[in-house]
Amino acid sequence: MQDRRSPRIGLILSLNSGSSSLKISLYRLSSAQPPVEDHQLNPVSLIITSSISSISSTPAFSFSVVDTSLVSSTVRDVNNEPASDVHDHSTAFAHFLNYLEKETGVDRQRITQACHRIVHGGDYYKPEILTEESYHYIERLSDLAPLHNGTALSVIEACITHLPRANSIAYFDTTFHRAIPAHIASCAIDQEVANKKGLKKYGFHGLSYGYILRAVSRYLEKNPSETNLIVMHLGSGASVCAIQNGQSLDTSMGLTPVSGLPGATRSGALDATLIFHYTHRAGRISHDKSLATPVGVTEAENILNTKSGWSAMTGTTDFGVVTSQRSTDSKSALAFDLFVDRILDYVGAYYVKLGARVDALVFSGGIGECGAELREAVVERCACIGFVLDRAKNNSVDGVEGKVVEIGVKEKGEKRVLVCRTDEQLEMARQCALNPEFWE
Ligand SMILES: Nc1ncnc2c1ncn2[C@@H]1O[C@H](COP(=O)(O)OP(=O)(O)O)[C@@H](O)[C@H]1O
Ligand SMILES: CC(=O)OP(=O)(O)O
Ligand SMILES: [Mg+2]
Repeated sequence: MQDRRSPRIGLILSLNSGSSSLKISLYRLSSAQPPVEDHQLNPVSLIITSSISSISSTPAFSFSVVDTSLVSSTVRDVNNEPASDVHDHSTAFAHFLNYLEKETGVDRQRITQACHRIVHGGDYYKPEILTEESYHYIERLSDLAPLHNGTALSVIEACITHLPRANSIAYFDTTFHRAIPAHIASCAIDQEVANKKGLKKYGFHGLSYGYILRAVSRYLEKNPSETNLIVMHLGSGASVCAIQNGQSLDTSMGLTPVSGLPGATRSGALDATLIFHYTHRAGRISHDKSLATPVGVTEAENILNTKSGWSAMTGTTDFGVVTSQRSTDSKSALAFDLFVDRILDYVGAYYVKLGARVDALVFSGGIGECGAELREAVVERCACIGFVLDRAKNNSVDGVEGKVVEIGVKEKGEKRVLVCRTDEQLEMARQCALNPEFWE
């Protein structure tokens, strides 16, 4: 069992285990007073930010000191340096911790809260301090988030071992989507089976959507509870969310993150029976039982989660590469056009579901933040519903440090088009700072 409370002097480490990356940020509380909920104010202040990207292909390490009042300003910033000792998320965490202690001298004992992004929270909707019970519950949900929950648990284990003074607290992607109405979250199957087994739309990227909602509503000078958005979180895993009056109305991922849009290695939504026809032999099941080779659930999930998406279509998991080689490579051109098509499926549907009352169309995630060509291809097709791209603004977004950037034309009452650099680590740290349960 871990200590439930820590003094208000400790540091907060936020760890975001994505499918292709581990993003880590270290914060201190902005004031020693218990902070109050105020969407204009930030209760935490960033000290260090770091990431290990492309963990399963060519791991690259970045590290940057933001607040030099706690850390020497002579610490070298690292930008996408190869990290050959990184093989998975727990070795990525070890790489970070090594660098932190060796180069900055920050004492790990000062970290009293370790906030972890957990993609599938099942029936957990509030942040949970990791105990034997919550650990095993999250572990059982690994089948429903095969690329995420297990890796996040490996980072939690490393934190429990290497940060003995810190509470490990789980924050769930699914929490934000709890508001989705039953008729949208339910599946058209036997409701007894659905209820017994929890078969419904959970939705993911919720920490990101929570952060974006606050950042964008502040930018638009609106109250979050009166803000309506269509947000695209496009990273190694990609999803779209319709936000109505500050709450999730619908999102494209479902029971698991494999549904909805395709991703780096994921198929996205398919005809549910496609997998039975994926191999030649499996397709014969109904005709000739002697030739039948059933595709097991585990194998099917493996194909849809790890052997599909950009990787299967083009040979690279990096959508930046898909984008740049599409003029010379027909496979990449197909993948790019297919992604635009699937995004439009959701943008169009959500525009109607929101009754055309949309304050902004928002791009986010690695592809949404860096992929000017993808943004252009999507927004051009949305001109018919009032979103008009300013090409010059769109092309100058890359490298802009601001959190929310305008890329639409807005002179004649056109609807807003924005890019928002998401920050799931900050979302967790903010929630942690505001929760008196975790502090003395
Ligand atoms: N310039 C770019 N154009 C398009 N996509 C890019 C570009 N730079 C990075 N990306 C994409 O962003 C992805 C990472 O997104 P991110 O949201 O950080 O991932 P994760 O899902 O692991 O959190 C990379 O796999 C890459 O495909
Ligand atoms: C839910 C999900 O796919 O997350 P990520 O994009 O971080 O892998
Ligand atoms: Mg991510």
